[in-house]
Amino acid sequence: MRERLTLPSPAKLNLMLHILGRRADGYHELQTLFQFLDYGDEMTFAVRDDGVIQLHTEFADVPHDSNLIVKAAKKLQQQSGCTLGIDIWIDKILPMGGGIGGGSSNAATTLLGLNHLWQLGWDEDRLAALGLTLGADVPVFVRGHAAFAEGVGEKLTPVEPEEPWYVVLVPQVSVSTAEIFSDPLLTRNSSPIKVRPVPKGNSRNDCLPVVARRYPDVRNALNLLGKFTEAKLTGTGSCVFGGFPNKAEADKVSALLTETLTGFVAKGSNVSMLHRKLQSLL
Ligand SMILES: C[C@@](CO)(OP(=O)(O)O)[C@H](O)COP(=O)(O)OP(=O)(O)OC[C@H]1O[C@@H](n2ccc(N)nc2=O)[C@H](O)[C@@H]1O
Ligand SMILES: Nc1ncnc2c1ncn2[C@@H]1O[C@H](COP(=O)(O)OP(=O)(O)O)[C@@H](O)[C@H]1O
Repeated sequence: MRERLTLPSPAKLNLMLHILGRRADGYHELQTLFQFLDYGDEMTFAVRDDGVIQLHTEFADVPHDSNLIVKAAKKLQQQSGCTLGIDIWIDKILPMGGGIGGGSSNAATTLLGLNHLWQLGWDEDRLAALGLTLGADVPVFVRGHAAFAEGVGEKLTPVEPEEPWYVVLVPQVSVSTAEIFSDPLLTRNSSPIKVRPVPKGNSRNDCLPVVARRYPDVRNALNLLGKFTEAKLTGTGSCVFGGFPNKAEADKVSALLTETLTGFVAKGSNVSMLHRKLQSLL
């Protein structure tokens, strides 16, 4: 039987997110801090000889060919000229449209997994450049290290923030990133942070006022978690998170809040669990 490979596809948090302005193409210039969670989907890959790319797990709202997993596999196959195909299964636990980057992470895990199985020998720069054509958040998942991101998220500088335990609340609404970025009330004039590492006190997310105004469930989650710690929004939401010094404290708060809200506890990590697994294969 052909080789099978099972790889993690972790979530990310935006520990801060400042919007500096809007470019001529409508995209926004950002400064944001990405950190991974030791929590995510699990993907299994098996090589096929006939060149077919088949995702076997069905997604309720995403047609097969629109799935970022399939798009990533097809682009890599086309651009590398590889004649092999792939069967893919995913155990999907990350909420979609939650600002924790599940789709982008799945795309990155696909690129790195296929690069390995198809023995393409592409380096990280090339995979990250292909990833950027799939979504602004794909490159950080390809590189696998916590990063300060600029531009539309593609200029990455590795950073080493603290790695607390997080309570992540998952309001049952999907937030459209495009909708938040086109809201006239969004502020787009934050001053660029020029000092490195980013000084403390810059943990604001400029999307929060607009998201909280539009989505009462997100507002509610921020208020509830805010009783225990600084409650923040990741990306354009909907997920809300707060850090705790250890697992026991995070578990205690989570137990109280998940009586009424969906959520989970996970450790922050500056090296993605995908990269830790790939490293162990070498
Ligand atoms: C802003 C972030 C922070 O992590 O939000 P989340 O999606 O994670 O919540 C991301 O960079 C999002 O990345 P991603 O979700 O890949 O966005 P894309 O598919 O590239 O863009 C979706 C839409 O959002 C808008 N968009 C996105 C990124 C950006 N820097 N400026 C924008 O204006 C554009 O209208 C674009 O059509
Ligand atoms: N493999 C995938 N996993 C999740 N979402 C996907 C996937 N492929 C395509 N999508 C689409 O991308 C959208 C954003 O997904 P996701 O990355 O999970 O959210 P966010 O960018 O808010 O973190 C989804 O609502 C879905 O329509």
